Amino acid sequence: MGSVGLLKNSAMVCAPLMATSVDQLIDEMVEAKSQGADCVEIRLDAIHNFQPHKHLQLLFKNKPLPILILYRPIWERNDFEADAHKQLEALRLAKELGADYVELDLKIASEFAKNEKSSWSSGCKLITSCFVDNVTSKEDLSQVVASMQSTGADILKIVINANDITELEKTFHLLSHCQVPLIAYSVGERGLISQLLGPKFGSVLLYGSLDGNAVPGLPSLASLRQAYGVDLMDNDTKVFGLISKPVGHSKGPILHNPTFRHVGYNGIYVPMFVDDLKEFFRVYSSPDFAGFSVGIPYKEAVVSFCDEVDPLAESIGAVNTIIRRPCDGKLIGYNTDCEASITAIEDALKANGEALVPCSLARKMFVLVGAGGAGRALAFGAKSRGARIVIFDIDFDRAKALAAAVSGEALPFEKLASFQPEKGAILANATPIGMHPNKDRIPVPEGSLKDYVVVFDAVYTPRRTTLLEDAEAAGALIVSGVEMFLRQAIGQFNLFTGSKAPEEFMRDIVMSKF
Ligand SMILES: O=C1C[C@@](O)(C(=O)O)C[C@@H](O)[C@@H]1O
Repeated sequence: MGSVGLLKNSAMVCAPLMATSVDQLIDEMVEAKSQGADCVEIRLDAIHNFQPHKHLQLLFKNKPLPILILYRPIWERNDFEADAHKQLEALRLAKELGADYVELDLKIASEFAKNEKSSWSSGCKLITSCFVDNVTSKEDLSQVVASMQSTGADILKIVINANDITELEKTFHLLSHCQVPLIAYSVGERGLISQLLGPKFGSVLLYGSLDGNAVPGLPSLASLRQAYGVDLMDNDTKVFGLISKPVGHSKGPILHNPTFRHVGYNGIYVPMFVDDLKEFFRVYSSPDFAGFSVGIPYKEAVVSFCDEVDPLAESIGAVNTIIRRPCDGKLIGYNTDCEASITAIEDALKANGEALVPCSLARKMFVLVGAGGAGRALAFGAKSRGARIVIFDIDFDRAKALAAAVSGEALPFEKLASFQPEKGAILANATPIGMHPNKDRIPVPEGSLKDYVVVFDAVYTPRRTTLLEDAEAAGALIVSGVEMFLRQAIGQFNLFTGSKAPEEFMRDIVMSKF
């Protein structure tokens, strides 16, 4: 295992402030510091009735953290009346009065640099920035870097528009090869990992939002520090990611990252919003990307991208864990959902006093709603314990295919409303119905819940779904998807790191933070 020390990279975490008055900005600076920011970014053009001397002096006098000052250029804002001259004046003043960093757009930076940079004696650093809308090649980016460098900037900053996670690889390549201090990232949900992994590839700064200032694709300061532990990342950090769409609901990062740190494993676990699996695996093929969890809707589709598939996952036809075998780089697929879900149900029954001899699920009717990746894992698990499986799915062919594989019975989805299970039946939801943010929905008619002795929900956000609440009210023993989530993650951790997961530590996180 790689050893983890303190502060393995020198990247600063910067909080972009959103307030529009100087008083509020001062409050936000204090808050940013308490939430773990190393510096703050202040946009002068966002301050109402901006009075350069007065406001800058006030800000710098009260700063608890280094300040990065920028003034968005006129061509990006319709409601902005100042001209380029005004911007330059404000930034010049900011530099003189005590800004730690001044950011200038490439379009005006050359002019500024020509007149200013040679006589630049203050400790203020110049950041030249550029927004790149359409990156066609790595060479394109190198050219942008060259023209930014010619402005004499101390730090370069490139924000790249990315429509797909695979486009971020060019950013990582640029960061790894750039000889000058560079900040590079993409915005939006699909750009998130460029922020999170920036320090691994050498970015000198990454952004984190203050609590309450959430912006899509911008991690919060708290998550950067507490979940991701970005200070500890270095070039050797192994990247693990959850391939899913959507992906924002996952609690994987707040479970896996602290666990990596707990055992001293040099790894980071990030959400990966993937649109195109084929392109994803083609682009992220380096050993840096050491393993993946697989979520909705890709558990079945990823099977064909694995070079080898573990026999259990193969028979289920769904993979939720992939590791890149270090010796040959091959992708090996596993399924940790199956045992996780079935043991969660069995243990709940056991704790409830049911005899486990020969097996609590044996010969019981197991009603499964949803025949996708998670449903397949549940069905195979239930079959391995001798249950009799009845399957519903809106896609009847999919239900029939799974029923055939587990010697069960598929029924048309319309029959679910009037379906009468036999006494002692177990209900399992393996659809995303009820998952945050659509929390009020349940996959079966509420009236039918009284017929089940056990109700399991694979959805784990929220912890107590409406289905579970209703089932409990109807008298059933309920089993939360959180239990399955924890167990499948323990299985994944073992595969990712090659060593035994600290199960109690993981359980404590799940109990206290979910
Ligand atoms: O089903 C799940 C949940 C998950 O997709 C997540 O949301 O973190 C992660 C997967 O590994 C697991 O099989």
